[in-house]
Amino acid sequence: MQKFNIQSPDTTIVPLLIDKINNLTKPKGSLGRLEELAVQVGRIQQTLSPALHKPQNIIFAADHGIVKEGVSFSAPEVTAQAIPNFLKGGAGINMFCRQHGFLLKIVDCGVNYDYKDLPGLIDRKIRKGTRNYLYEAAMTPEEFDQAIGIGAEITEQIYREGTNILSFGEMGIANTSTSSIWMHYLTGIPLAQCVGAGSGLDNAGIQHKYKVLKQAVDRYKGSGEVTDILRYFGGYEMVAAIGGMLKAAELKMVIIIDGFIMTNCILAARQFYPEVLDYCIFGHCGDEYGHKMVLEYLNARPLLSLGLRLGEGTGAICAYPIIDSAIRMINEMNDFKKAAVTKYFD
Ligand SMILES: O=C(O)c1ccc[n+]([C@@H]2O[C@H](COP(=O)([O-])O)[C@@H](O)[C@H]2O)c1
Ligand SMILES: Cc1cc2nc[nH]c2cc1C
Repeated sequence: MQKFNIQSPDTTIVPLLIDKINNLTKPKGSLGRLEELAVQVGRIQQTLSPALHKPQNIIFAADHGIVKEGVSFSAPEVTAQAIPNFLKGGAGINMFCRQHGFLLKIVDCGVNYDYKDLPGLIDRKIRKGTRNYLYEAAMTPEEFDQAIGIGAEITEQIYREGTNILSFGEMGIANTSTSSIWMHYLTGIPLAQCVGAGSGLDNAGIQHKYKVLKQAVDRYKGSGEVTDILRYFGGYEMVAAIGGMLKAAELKMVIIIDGFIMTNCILAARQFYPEVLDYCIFGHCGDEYGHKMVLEYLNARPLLSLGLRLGEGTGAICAYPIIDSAIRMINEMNDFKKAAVTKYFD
């Protein structure tokens, strides 16, 4: 895997940011989490006047060989069918992107379909879906490195376009299965507590999914190293997201984390570079069974809890206006002196 140069942002500026916020015309601390967000973004950008430029969401899409074992409520072809819908602007993520002024990039990392030439689609197909990890490793070590590189490359491109805040989303039928297995290995939480309904399984379906995943885990004979687990059970779109998150932190961009799948990708990314978490804002806690637990494991405090479980980046973008408010606060509010208001609480 390629190396990333990720530094924890310098903390010298933090007391200056807090001082600036404490001098705005409001009781100390009265804008709560918004104040913490302004400090975090100011620290990342090393300025007392942070700004958000050209927000973008990247969707990495790929298929999963394990889908043949009946682990998803959804038909496997949905991954391929969702791509033209994204490109035509009719999906959930398109509506949120329009609402909040996000640009959207769609990257095919391994969809099981030949699109020939689909305008707007970024074609980085590694293979038409991963292998079935009930029987063999989902991807080779070379494919793992390739997926990391794709995520890093697209993120760097977005940075060059002038973006300094981005979210990652995904589309991949059966990718909650990979997420549950990664979560189990990386947190030590029993597999049964990591498995949930995904895109809509009932209780019997969840039981079947658990049995398949337990069998896959029991059969695994790899080294147990993080990289080996990620590639054995991995999805191309999820490994690409890890590469994207690491590159975004290297470039000191603000990362908004989406749902269950992306939370497990950041869980994996921080195994390589723990400092990546300093750049992350957790957008929401969704309805997928293990999401709350993995967030708690990371000590993450998501901004929203709306019962979402769509993925694509939707939960991250819903949180964007809150981050925007935090940035407006630190830049647009008067301080006591300028407003001629008595600073009564010192
Ligand atoms: O992001 C989430 O929290 C989330 C939770 C459940 C399902 N999804 C989406 O549903 C798909 C995976 O569900 P499944 O049942 O096929 O594993 C995938 O395309 C995800 O974008 C996403
Ligand atoms: C329709 C549909 C859209 C999605 N978007 C992300 N995951 C999805 C799963 C389904 C089934």
